[in-house]
Amino acid sequence: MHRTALQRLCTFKNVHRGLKSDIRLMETNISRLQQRYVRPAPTWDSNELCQLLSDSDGWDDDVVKEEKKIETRYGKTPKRIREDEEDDDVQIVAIKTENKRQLDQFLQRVSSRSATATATATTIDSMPLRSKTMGPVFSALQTPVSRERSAQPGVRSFTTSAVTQTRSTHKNNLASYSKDLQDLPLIPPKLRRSPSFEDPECSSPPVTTDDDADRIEPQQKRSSKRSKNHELVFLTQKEEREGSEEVASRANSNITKKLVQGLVLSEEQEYVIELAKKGHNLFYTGSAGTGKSVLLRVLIKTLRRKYGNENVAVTASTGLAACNIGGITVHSFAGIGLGQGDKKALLKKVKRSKKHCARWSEIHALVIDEVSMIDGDLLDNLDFIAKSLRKSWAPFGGIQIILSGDFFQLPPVNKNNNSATKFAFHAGAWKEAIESTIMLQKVFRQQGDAEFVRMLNEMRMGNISTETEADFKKLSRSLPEDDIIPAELYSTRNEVDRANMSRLNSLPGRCHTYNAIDGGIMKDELQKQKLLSNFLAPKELKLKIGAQVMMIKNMDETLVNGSLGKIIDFIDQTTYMFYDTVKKNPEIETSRLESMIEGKIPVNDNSDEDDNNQKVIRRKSDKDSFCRVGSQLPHDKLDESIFDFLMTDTDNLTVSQKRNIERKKELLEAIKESSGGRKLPFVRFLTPDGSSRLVLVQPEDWAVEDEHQKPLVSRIQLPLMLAWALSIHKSQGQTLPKVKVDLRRIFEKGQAYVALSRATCREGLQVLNFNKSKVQAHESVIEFYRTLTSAQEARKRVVDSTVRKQSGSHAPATTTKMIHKQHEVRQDRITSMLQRKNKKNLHDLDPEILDAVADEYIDVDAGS
Ligand SMILES: Nc1ncnc2c1ncn2[C@@H]1O[C@H](COP(=O)(O)OP(=O)(O)OP(=O)(O)O)[C@@H](O)[C@H]1O
Repeated sequence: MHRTALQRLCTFKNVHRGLKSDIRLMETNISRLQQRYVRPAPTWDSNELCQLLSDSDGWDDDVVKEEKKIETRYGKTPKRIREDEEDDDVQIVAIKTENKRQLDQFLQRVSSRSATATATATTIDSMPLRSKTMGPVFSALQTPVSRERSAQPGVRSFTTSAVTQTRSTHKNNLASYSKDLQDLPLIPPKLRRSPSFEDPECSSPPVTTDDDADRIEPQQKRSSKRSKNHELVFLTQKEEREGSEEVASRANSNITKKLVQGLVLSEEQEYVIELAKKGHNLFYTGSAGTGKSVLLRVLIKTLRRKYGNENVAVTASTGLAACNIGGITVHSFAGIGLGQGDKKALLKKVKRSKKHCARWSEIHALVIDEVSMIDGDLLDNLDFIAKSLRKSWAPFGGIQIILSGDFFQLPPVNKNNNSATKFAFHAGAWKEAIESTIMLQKVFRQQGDAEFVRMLNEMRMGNISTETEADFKKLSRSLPEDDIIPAELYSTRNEVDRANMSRLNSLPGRCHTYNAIDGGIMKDELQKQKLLSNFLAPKELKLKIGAQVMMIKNMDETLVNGSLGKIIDFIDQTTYMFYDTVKKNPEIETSRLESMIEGKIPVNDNSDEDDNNQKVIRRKSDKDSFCRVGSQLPHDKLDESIFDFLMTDTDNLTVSQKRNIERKKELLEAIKESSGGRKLPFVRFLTPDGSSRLVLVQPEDWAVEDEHQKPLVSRIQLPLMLAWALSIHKSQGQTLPKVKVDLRRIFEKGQAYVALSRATCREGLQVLNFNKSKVQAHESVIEFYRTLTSAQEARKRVVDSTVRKQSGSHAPATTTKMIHKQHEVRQDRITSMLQRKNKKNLHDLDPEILDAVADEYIDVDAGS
């Protein structure tokens, strides 16, 4: 019903002239409907509305009356608005009708009004079907593809039947949608321009990651400033012809290139997006640095536009990998704790949590990154849980599954050392669910060092030549010393701890020691200590100002297991709350703060506010004892950077404003000095979107529970660990421009490859203790990869199967024999082509590479 209302509203908006009702109500309602049905919600500037109303439809006598109405409402006439903004770069959206004369008239009006105006025309056939049904205004907003009028000789046809139709029925519509709208919650209107609206089904909007236009290449920056020019979008309505030449050329045009962090997605990366958009369950892979995670971030955005943010579960096998893509661990999403127990026990566990049951029932897509570390049994268990909770026997209960990772990298942690590793691709659920598998082939991370890519590829397959071994050994030299301190990677926790402690000791300043409080009902002390030693949180944690740390627990969306940060101070909770009060209200009067210090006004802990930082502060009472351990240490001055929020625009401050800031700093110092609570680390964390966030880190608890959820062992400690040196396991997924790797204690297949492939080039890599015999790959992984296809091949397969389906042929898929025959024919063609081109004979090459080469040369041939 609401969708119909929206449709009516939008078409209705084009023909407002007959409507003498409340424009503001219309804005509000459109905004509400848009927010409900389309993400991100496009919002309208009231000026734009006026432009739309006055320019697009009203250039007959009614305009005068209409302008009067607008004047009453907004305090100025559309004419005045136009004058004000003559040179003020406003995007104008005009939606017109089948009447060619009117359209030309409109164009003339616009060009006579501003010399800088650009007239652009967009045809409805460049829009998704859904937008067409929603009406031209919506379509205009949803269609980023536009062409300059001059580039389009003669605007096509103008058959906006919706407009014509609505002219006669708008009164009924008004009554009807007003009624529909009564069901919606009231949202205040947002009169803000949002020109970059993208429709989930629209095939052509440029896709960018969260890291906004600043990081987009200059060319794209220019185009993203479209709204800064006078731009007129005319719409003509025409049936969309799927597969039409124009649609195809648009799909191939540069406009459609997906841009991400200044990167253009490669064709193979785009193909994965294409498949995901079509709803395929897919697995894509590729060697380290082929852009799997970058692609995943774009893919997640695409899926979110399609299904809605909350309907896409973004997960990874480890916390750090999850942090990399702004997600959570798969265990945490699923609600299965440590994932121990059989599938029925796990299902029972999930059922105890309403939150997790709701998640499982509601999501449309589940993304799992670094799938190589997911155990095959776990994947089967997830499948079972999904099917049970969603009461559907479709794979994963009908959830779209997207898996990404490289099985040549780290395998699942083997709980039972004697059993063979069960990879995710061994799982029954994998075979049942995964429809498409794509292998990305272009390496981006080390693209400036082709020789290094070759060396890494040998390493990946566990098959290192003598020359490559010698080349790796040459990398044992020290790295040049400059501002960038190299990250250190080790195989074992002990090595990591030692390296971190040596860094900590070299820092000046006092060391703060935090001893964990351990508990639990387990009687066997030896067993208890063994379990406790598996906790990531250490028994004793030593920290200093300036120490690099990593969060080891998921706190909220932006502070997750794996978030990196730097300690900027140690303060107690009262000081923190005082700081937080000033930060939230920098204008607060100093007299009020003085009263707080004197105890006349309680320090506001903002407990009602929905602030993640405060959530971190409000911890259970059993952690209070941890914080009560009084600190008798002498007082250090607060770090200047804590006051950053007060220092904006200091040049323009008056003397009294500067004095006010100084006073606030003094008061904060005073409260820090006088309060006796335990000092906790105040950390500046990096968030996934690249910004930073200050957090007072509070103690957390960890426990291993028995079947009645009683803690067998438990630990309370700060959820932090030092992070100058990392374990290779934690480094998976990272790109490190300067890295020192010690391979002395390598114990896992794929481990050495992961470590070395973090580097971007050999200049930034130091390798200690390289030992060829320790570089190995799993046989089953090698086998599995033999069956995979490139994006090119996968695309051909999809096309073939579509053709088969369309032709109604029930013939079985091409047999192995036929494939071999095809390869032979192809090989011969390539050989003769290559001979003509004086190239090397490729008879010995892998069929997959042959295919790629064949395509390339056949294209070249066809072109020539
Ligand atoms: N289309 C692209 N164009 C240019 N650079 C890219 C592109 N895709 C990825 N990159 C760059 O390549 C590097 C590696 O990307 P990413 O971390 O996504 O690779 P990965 O396949 O996930 O690696 P790993 O398997 O090691 O985790 C990054 O620095 C990234 O910015």
